Amino acid sequence: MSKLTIKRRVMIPVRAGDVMAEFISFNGDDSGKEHIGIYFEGTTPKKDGAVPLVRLHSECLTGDVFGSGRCDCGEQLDEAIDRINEEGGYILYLRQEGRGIGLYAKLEAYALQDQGYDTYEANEMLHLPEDDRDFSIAARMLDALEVSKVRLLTNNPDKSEQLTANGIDVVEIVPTQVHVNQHNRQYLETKAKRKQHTLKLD
Ligand SMILES: Nc1nc2c(ncn2[C@@H]2O[C@H](COP(=O)(O)OP(=O)(O)OP(=O)(O)O)[C@@H](O)[C@H]2O)c(=O)[nH]1
Ligand SMILES: [Zn+2]
Repeated sequence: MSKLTIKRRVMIPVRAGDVMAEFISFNGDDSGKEHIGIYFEGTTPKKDGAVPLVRLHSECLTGDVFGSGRCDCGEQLDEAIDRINEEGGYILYLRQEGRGIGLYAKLEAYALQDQGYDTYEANEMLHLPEDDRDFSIAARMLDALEVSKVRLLTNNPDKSEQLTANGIDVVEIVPTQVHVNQHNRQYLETKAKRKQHTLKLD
């Protein structure tokens, strides 16, 4: 697989201008997906050789943009911006909507969940993989950014396993908070039960 290179870095003030973020595009990914790196310098002093805090965040239009209560994505993205802006590091915003099946298929899966199927069964009912994400692209993005060691902000063991398998040194797994509500409780319980996400729900 070809190496990615950085195409463009551009500063964008986000959160109504309170946070400066550098959005980074890449050359060399022939999937046609426009994955984005977002760099935060950090507002607190860093020790020499500090390993950046990194989040791989899979796209969720319903959660990230509209604050859907059916999942925890929007709150996790907000948490990631807060923490990474403070400590310094990267969000890799991966265009793998619906765990890779796409937005329309995710809506079909939601309709099936409304009939009682869980989040993974619903994908299977649609003859789609439970989770179709490939995090090797994130390893290639990190290579292009010359980041070989990360502290990974996640509760999903698959992300660290795939990064490690693709040559990235995950020196620490930093759990995200648990953002539970009445609509997403079952979704979170299912992730913990079936995919070993490190979520402690009361
Ligand atoms: N197919 C499907 N996708 C969903 C559903 N709910 C959320 N998603 C998608 O799941 C993905 C969640 O990705 P991430 O935020 O990276 O999180 P994660 O794999 O749960 O791992 P963490 O790092 O612990 O947050 C997004 O792409 C969402 O669109 C669902 O019910 N069905
Ligand atoms: Zn979501």
